[in-house]
Amino acid sequence: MQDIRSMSGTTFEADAENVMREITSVLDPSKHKGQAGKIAVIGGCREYTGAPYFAAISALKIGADLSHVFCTKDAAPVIKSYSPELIVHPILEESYNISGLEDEERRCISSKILAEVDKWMERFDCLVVGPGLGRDPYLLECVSEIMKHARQSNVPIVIDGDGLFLVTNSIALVSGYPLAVLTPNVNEYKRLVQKVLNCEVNDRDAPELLQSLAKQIGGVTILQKGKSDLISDGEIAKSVSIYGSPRRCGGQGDILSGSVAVFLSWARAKGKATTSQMNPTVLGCIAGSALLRKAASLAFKDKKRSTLTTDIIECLGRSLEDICPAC
Ligand SMILES: NC(=O)C1=CN([C@@H]2O[C@H](COP(=O)(O)OP(=O)(O)OC[C@H]3O[C@@H](n4cnc5c(N)ncnc54)[C@H](OP(=O)(O)O)[C@@H]3O)[C@@H](O)[C@H]2O)[C@@H](O)CC1
Ligand SMILES: Nc1ncnc2c1ncn2[C@@H]1O[C@H](COP(=O)(O)OP(=O)(O)OP(=O)(O)O)[C@@H](O)[C@H]1O
Ligand SMILES: [Mg+2]
Repeated sequence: MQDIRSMSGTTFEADAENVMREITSVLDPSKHKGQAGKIAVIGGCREYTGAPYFAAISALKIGADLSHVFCTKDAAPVIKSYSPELIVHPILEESYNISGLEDEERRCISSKILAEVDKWMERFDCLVVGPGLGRDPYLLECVSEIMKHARQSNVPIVIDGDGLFLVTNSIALVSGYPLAVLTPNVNEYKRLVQKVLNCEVNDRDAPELLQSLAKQIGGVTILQKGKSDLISDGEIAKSVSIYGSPRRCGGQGDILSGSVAVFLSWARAKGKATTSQMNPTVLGCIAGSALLRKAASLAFKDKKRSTLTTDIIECLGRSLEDICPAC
């Protein structure tokens, strides 16, 4: 792959540490609970309980005040048992649980689910949609409605994992929404490019392709995960290549989605106070990517081959502290 730092001025390595310093929320005794961030993860089903937990707990470990999880009824007790810190709402339903019900009853259940999320919606600084969500059609239909409501309320949405499966098949959900951030891995990116640009991924022109994709979806921000993370909102493209870890254990993308949610909330709260004047969604992606990579590197130094996602989560605080000391 061409070295993107040598490209014609359109893409270059982000000054990630400065971005983190610029946007990280200051610890100030005059602030009240919630001002450092209220994040909600929409995910967690019968198969996957780890992914929403990783995203939600990472948000807290970085410095958010409150982290909610909206998941299916069977996933909730499991996720609650991982941590008393998370606020877990057992509200989502999968088809197997409502089989045999009439269409009218199904519609009634969807409306109740939506009303439950709506009670909280305006309080959230960011939603993370998709970690461990699964692909049940009934559940995804409800989540589409939740996303439409988030959009009406101008709540930023980070979309990962199965949320990307949903969005790839219903691109209108995010199209033209500047507060949407997509965080695809290699596979998820390939599917998006095929669907939206009707072509195959070509490593040689990676930043240009990413920029076209973000533009084509109406200025959403995309963080393309890989050996280097590439970030574009359709206007600019940045890379984060800080060395992370050679371990590719599952769940690191989930940490990233929670981290991006927190940093983008902080970047939005700073508003025009950031000197870089960059889109807050791009700043959030740069900081989230850099922090995950630093934490992965720190965890690997200690745990080597046995490094797991939970070890990386334990290193998030120290990694941020090295760059932005708390006091
Ligand atoms: N503990 C938990 O609860 C976790 C739950 N998770 C949740 O799982 C759900 C599905 O997410 P996903 O990432 O497994 O689905 P998808 O992208 O279709 O990949 C499937 C297959 O694609 C391949 N593949 C992957 N990367 C590749 C690469 N770089 N280059 C080449 N191939 C690559 C690889 O195929 P294989 O090598 O096995 O043939 C892989 O098995 C989603 O909800 C997510 O949040 C995860 O977050 C993990 C922790
Ligand atoms: N080859 C690589 N070298 C270094 N870092 C990588 C590599 N691939 C991915 N990463 C980093 O790991 C993080 C997670 O990316 P990954 O592609 O594993 O996401 P994912 O497949 O969605 O993970 P998850 O298992 O949580 O679903 C990203 O920040 C990415 O930069
Ligand atoms: Mg993933």
